[in-house]
Amino acid sequence: MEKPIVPVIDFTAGQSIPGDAALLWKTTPEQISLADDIISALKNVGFICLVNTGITQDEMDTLMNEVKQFFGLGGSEKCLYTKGLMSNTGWVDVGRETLSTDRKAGDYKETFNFQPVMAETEIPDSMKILKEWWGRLSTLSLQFMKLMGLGLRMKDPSYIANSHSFGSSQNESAIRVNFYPATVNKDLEPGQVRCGEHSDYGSVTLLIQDSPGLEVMNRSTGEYEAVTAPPGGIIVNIGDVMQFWTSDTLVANKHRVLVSDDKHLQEADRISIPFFAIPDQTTLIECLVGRSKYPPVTMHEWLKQKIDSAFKERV
Ligand SMILES: O=C(O)CCC(=O)C(=O)O
Ligand SMILES: [Fe+2]
Repeated sequence: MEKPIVPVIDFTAGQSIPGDAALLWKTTPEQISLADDIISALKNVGFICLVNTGITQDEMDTLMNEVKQFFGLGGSEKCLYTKGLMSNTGWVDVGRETLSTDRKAGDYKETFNFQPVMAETEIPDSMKILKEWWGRLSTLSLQFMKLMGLGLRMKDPSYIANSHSFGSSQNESAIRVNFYPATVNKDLEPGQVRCGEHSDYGSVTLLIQDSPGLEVMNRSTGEYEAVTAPPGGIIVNIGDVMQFWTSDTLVANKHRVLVSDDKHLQEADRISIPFFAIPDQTTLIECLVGRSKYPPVTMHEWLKQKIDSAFKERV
């Protein structure tokens, strides 16, 4: 196994980051130093791994075991939860989404996208656990975003966090469950991979995964390298919006999941659960740090562009 290139960061001090109003005057030296470590690690790889977030490996295992059950249901049952034409929630079957713009074949994965605005009837039983996880993951992402604001020395270090009204109908943040079926003895199309090369669309992504497979592009070599997390670790990466906001001070690195060469991994299903923090639809994304490099775009326009491209035959 290649040496992981993703720095591991102890998040203990981040768990007690003060509320907005007190963010500048009540922040401890440990929190400032954590904020600086986060920014310098993100500048290098764009991916980091947090440990001591308050979320344990046991809790993540319970979550993954629970949500996995949905994908074992028959197609006719899963169909009841199919993603609607105009919505970003629900079930998407193998091959429907193509995250890489350079690949013809759709990703060899099923997904279920959860948002707290979903009606009870739209959430299968084994996905109901996501309602509890919404609070935990959105809180962690807000703590992380406040630290980024501090580490970037923003005039208003709460600005990034405050651009996310989690749970409102104006906000498309989501928990996604990716289910990658075992690939052994399956008829994959030429060039088909589990998850094609892409950067995430929003501000910050928190990622829980049950096994190796994720690879991130090393920007200095252009090569993809394996990303692994120690037990209890949550991988965090930044998305396009952070890159636009910071005019490339932070870059949204491309990542992917290929079909493994390892027989054991080919025989196993794989689960990953990203929490995508996405600013409110009306937010105008324009340069906040450094000199403007990208034309301003609303979150709504950016997201639509990316989703239209990933779902060429829209579901
Ligand atoms: O499965 C993984 O490890 C990564 C998934 C991913 O990058 C995504 O869903 O955006
Ligand atoms: Fe991703």
